Amino acid sequence: MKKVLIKKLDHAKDLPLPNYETVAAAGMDLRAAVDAAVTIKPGERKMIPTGLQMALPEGYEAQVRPRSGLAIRNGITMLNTPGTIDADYRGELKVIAINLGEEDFVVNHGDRIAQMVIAPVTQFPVVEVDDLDETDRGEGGFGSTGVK
Ligand SMILES: O=c1ccn([C@H]2C[C@H](O)[C@@H](COP(=O)(O)OP(=O)(O)OP(=O)(O)O)O2)c(=O)[nH]1
Ligand SMILES: [Mg+2]
Repeated sequence: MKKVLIKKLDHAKDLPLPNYETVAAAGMDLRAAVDAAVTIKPGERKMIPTGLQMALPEGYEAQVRPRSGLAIRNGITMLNTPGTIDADYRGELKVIAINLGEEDFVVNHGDRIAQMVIAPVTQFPVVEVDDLDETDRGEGGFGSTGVK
């Protein structure tokens, strides 16, 4: 069985490992590992450490996504959502949070700030060509098929 290996850094030793909150959850919640409370002002972005290092099985990525409750209640999302965690990344997993709400948002140690979904990755060889095949869509995009 494939496994996600997670190492806790010193500042996350007191926190539980990420885990699926319900039996069929797609994501596992990520907790903030901060020495002191962090305030994110409206419009501000901050890198929030998780205190975790991780080794994903080869052929997989982790996507760092917002939590809907924080989004609707506080306007908190991830600036780069979905953040991409490469299977070969061994640095500390971090969350780039941005406050799109109207109030200061305080992140405390242990708060579940984001969620991580593990997904398969497909890599393809890239081949340069002079011509591409023709399709019905052609170069139409960005609303070319209308709205209704
Ligand atoms: O929300 C995120 C996004 C990325 N990362 C880490 C893991 C990922 O494998 C690495 C690189 O991310 P990405 O490829 O998105 O950033 P980059 O700006 O392209 O940096 P690099 O040149 O290191 O690839 O940073 C995080 O910890 N959190
Ligand atoms: Mg990159």
